[in-house]
Amino acid sequence: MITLNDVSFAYSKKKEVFSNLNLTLEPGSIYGLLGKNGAGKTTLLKMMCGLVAPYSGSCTTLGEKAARKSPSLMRELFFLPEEFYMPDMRINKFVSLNAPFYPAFDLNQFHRYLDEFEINPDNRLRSLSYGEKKKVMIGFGIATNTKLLLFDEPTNGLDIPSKRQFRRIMASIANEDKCIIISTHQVRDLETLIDHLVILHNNRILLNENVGVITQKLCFKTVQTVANDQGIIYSESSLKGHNILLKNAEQEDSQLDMELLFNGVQHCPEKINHLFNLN
Ligand SMILES: Nc1ncnc2c1ncn2[C@@H]1O[C@H](COP(=O)(O)OP(=O)(O)OP(=O)(O)O)[C@@H](O)[C@H]1O
Repeated sequence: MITLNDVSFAYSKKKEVFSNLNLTLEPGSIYGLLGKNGAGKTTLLKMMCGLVAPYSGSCTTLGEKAARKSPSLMRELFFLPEEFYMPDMRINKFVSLNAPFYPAFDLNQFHRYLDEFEINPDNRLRSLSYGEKKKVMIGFGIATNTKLLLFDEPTNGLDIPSKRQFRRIMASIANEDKCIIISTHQVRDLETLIDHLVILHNNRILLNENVGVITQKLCFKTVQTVANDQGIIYSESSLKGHNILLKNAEQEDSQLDMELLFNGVQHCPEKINHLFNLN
């Protein structure tokens, strides 16, 4: 669905954001895109929808060169940036102006989401709080029923019940034909939703793996004392003892701890990279 082939990109000559980056994303998954501040998550999402173009290599989205921004591509993707402009009009008016760009937009579905988020469609957009605006845009984006959904930090600004509603709605729309990519720092909000992780680190993809494969190769545990060996890749102390990330040599079942994995990647990127055989 999305292929980045040997992509290099920089906003200025001084600093490259991506160097020879390769990545393929398939339909049927909810991808979690992680990386430190400035790692390039937003830039990658923008590239996938053609808002920035690689200076070398190629980015193909739904079979088309993304940077061409062809109408046939634009009607099949929806990008929700972290910050967005809201015109001064009622929600209903906004929808009647923007929905026609998306052939599969479903107005009833949108109204169901608004109802769930307790937002009145007669409200003026400018009168809404940041979190309420975000909920309108999330509901609108999902109701476009595009093949590709790109959400940049969608749970930022959402209250606790809304985060749960967001997870539930996302899980309900995921299907074999759709590709959902969510960039986030709020790993706890989305841990149960994401089924494939992409971690950006130092201008490249450090991990690109299905959650099932990650928990096959890595074990996530909390222990009272850390023994010296045991294939421990990374450990950090917590209130309950030590959270450890280790090679899953015994093929134990454990639950993915995205925060621990992310911290492990920051501290020992090469070990993780080696384990997952990426270049
Ligand atoms: N419009 C721009 N002009 C110049 N440099 C930019 C621009 N946008 C981003 N950058 C730089 O590109 C790099 C990647 O930025 P990007 O916003 O993609 O990172 P990010 O991973 O989304 O960060 P965050 O987690 O803070 O949102 C950063 O070093 C940033 O300073």
